Amino acid sequence: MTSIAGDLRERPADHPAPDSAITFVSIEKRFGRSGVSVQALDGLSLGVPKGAVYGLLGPNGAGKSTLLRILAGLLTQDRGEVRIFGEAAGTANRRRLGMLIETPSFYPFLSAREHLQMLGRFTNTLPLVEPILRRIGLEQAADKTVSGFSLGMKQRLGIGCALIGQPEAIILDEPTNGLDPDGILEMRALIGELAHRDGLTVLLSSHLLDEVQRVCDRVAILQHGRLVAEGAVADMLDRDGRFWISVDTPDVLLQRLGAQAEAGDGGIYVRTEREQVPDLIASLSAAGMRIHEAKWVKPDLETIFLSQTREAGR
Ligand SMILES: Nc1ncnc2c1ncn2[C@@H]1O[C@H](COP(=O)(O)OP(=O)(O)OP(=O)(O)O)[C@@H](O)[C@H]1O
Repeated sequence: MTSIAGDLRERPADHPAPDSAITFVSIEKRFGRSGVSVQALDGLSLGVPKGAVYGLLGPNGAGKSTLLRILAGLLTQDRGEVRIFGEAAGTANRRRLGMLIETPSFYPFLSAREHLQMLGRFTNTLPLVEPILRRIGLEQAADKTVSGFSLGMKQRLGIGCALIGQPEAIILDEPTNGLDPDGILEMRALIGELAHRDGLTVLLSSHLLDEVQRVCDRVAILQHGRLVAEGAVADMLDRDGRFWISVDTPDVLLQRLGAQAEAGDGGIYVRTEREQVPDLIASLSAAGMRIHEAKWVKPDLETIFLSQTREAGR
């Protein structure tokens, strides 16, 4: 099992994996002048593996949008290096990225199909218009004018516009922001398809932890412009799990385990490694305890996020 800390050790911050789709090395960005300045990014390094759905998480002001704007070339970092598919970021390799960083603006009286056709003429990719309409789920609404589109439809058309340039990676800043529950479901499905069917790398920022847990393979948690945790979502959830057990004599068990145990949710939570669980169960049975239920409880990303950001804030 790879731990978050283990991951960081295996791949020192200044040396993200060389085969990453997108790499940030020691990025620093300060806004404003000395007296009233904000250090938005403070030596941030991370690598987004090819083919992953990678989530940037962080409280308001953590630096997520600043990082994506630097990647897009809308801002310039004070120090550090951005690499796109192994080369220093520049105009040519930014074309390999499709970006939806700010709310997309459209011509209200043009249809979705007309927007894509217009862009397809520029990029010489007109044959992609129909497959993209299908991919973004707008084939039924393709001839409706954008003025009647919901925010979710506009977001999906924004992704369609990014896809027309045949990108290898898609960058999305808060893609589910402001969407209703149906819109969130559709966006989640679309992101999954882009990565797992089309083989695109997806880098997204979000503050919706539940959303990120469902859609991302890997996450970076940022706070005050620094990386506080990074790793595969599955490893994070596994690592921070807890053992819960219900027995007929809880007081005896609490006394036996001392500081290792605490009552909760109608049973007892035990601080232990997952590998120790079978031995623990065997020892309790051997001691004559009757076990009604026992399970390994995985935390959600929100619990991990809160504990990591609180720890880093201390
Ligand atoms: N153009 C700017 N001028 C001055 N300060 C800025 C500018 N852009 C961002 N900041 C500051 O930099 C810090 C990081 O902001 P950023 O928008 O990157 O955070 P974020 O993680 O995207 O937050 P949110 O989730 O609220 O969008 C914040 O303190 C913000 O106020």
